[in-house]
Amino acid sequence: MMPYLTLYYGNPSSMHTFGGQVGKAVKTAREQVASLLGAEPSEIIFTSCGTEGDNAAIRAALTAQPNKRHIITTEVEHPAILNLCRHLEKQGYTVTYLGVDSQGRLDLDEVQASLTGSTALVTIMYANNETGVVFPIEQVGAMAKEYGALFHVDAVQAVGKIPLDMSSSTIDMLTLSGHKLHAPKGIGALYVRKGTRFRPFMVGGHQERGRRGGTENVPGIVALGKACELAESHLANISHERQLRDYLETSILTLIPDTVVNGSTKERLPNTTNIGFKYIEGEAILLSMNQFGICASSGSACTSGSLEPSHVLRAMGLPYSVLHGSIRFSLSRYTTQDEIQRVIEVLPDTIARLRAMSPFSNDDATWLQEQEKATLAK
Ligand SMILES: Cc1ncc(COP(=O)(O)O)c(C=O)c1O
Ligand code: FES
Repeated sequence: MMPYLTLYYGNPSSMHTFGGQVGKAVKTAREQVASLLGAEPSEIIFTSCGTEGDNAAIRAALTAQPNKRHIITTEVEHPAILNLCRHLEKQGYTVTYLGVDSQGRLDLDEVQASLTGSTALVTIMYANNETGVVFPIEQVGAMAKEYGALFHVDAVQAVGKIPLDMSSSTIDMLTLSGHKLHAPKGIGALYVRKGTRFRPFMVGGHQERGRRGGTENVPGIVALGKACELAESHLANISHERQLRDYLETSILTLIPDTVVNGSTKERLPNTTNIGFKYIEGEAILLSMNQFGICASSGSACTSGSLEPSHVLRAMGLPYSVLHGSIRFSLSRYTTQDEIQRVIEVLPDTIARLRAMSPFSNDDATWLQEQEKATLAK
């Protein structure tokens, strides 16, 4: 992307060669994104982030079908979807929020039972950003099709980690975000299947064939294209992340008592693990690990800092002690064995130290039980 921040600052919409060469770079990037998704370049719209893609897809689906006022989603979506759905409820839409089981999995019978002739849209995530649990996307899509509903998938966490092929999929629209696959923050893309009725969310100029107004973020787009190309070539070696993740997970479970993996370990992204350390606060673990230069997260970046337990783990009905003491490790193709080894070295002592300070060491504590009841009642 560097030359497009310095030398080639032309506008891809300009008639002159200086802008035209930039237009060519945008075209190449569109091809690279399409290739990773098994889509056609004309089906890719560049956006400013995943949140914009989600908003654009949902709004477009509703505008295209004004007589249908029902939306189906899940309780464990990213705030980009959940908060928009809550907002739409205030505007008269009916939203079904599908629950998940204790492993974070969807119940397909519940999906089927929620669909009606007035369902405009089913919008569910490909993989959960906190647990990595992967939903049975194609089965849900097939059900949505039976009822004539549009199917949008927030695949921000899945793109580049699981192979995707839109040419043989039931997905009508799919969101991705650059910073989850090593492109910069502030760039994303929305896949819109050819023939899907689409009204722009960003109304303005003719850019993106009239589907998203606004002068393009050319360096971001070029970077996203390259990141998709690299991600596509890395997919064959994704076992790198899986092996390191499994090693990290097994080591933690073996070396540290009272630990659990949150979410199904079968249907899961290869790079994510969410682990509950009972009887301590996740934030305390994060701050302690930060002192060793280890970066992990509790909840999602958008809600962490609020000290509210994760809405995802809550939807899974996990006990209070796990809800509060859960953290998530996300690995990438750049993660090394040495880095994982370092985590395994420092974590047991860190957890032991925090537990020594904690007033609880088992689930029998009266206060803990009261908290658990209060949480369940919410
Ligand atoms: C599943 C999911 N959807 C949407 C987003 C939002 O993407 P962005 O931050 O690019 O708006 C994220 C970001 O973390 C995410 O994990
Ligand atoms: S949840 Fe990932 S940045 Fe908000």
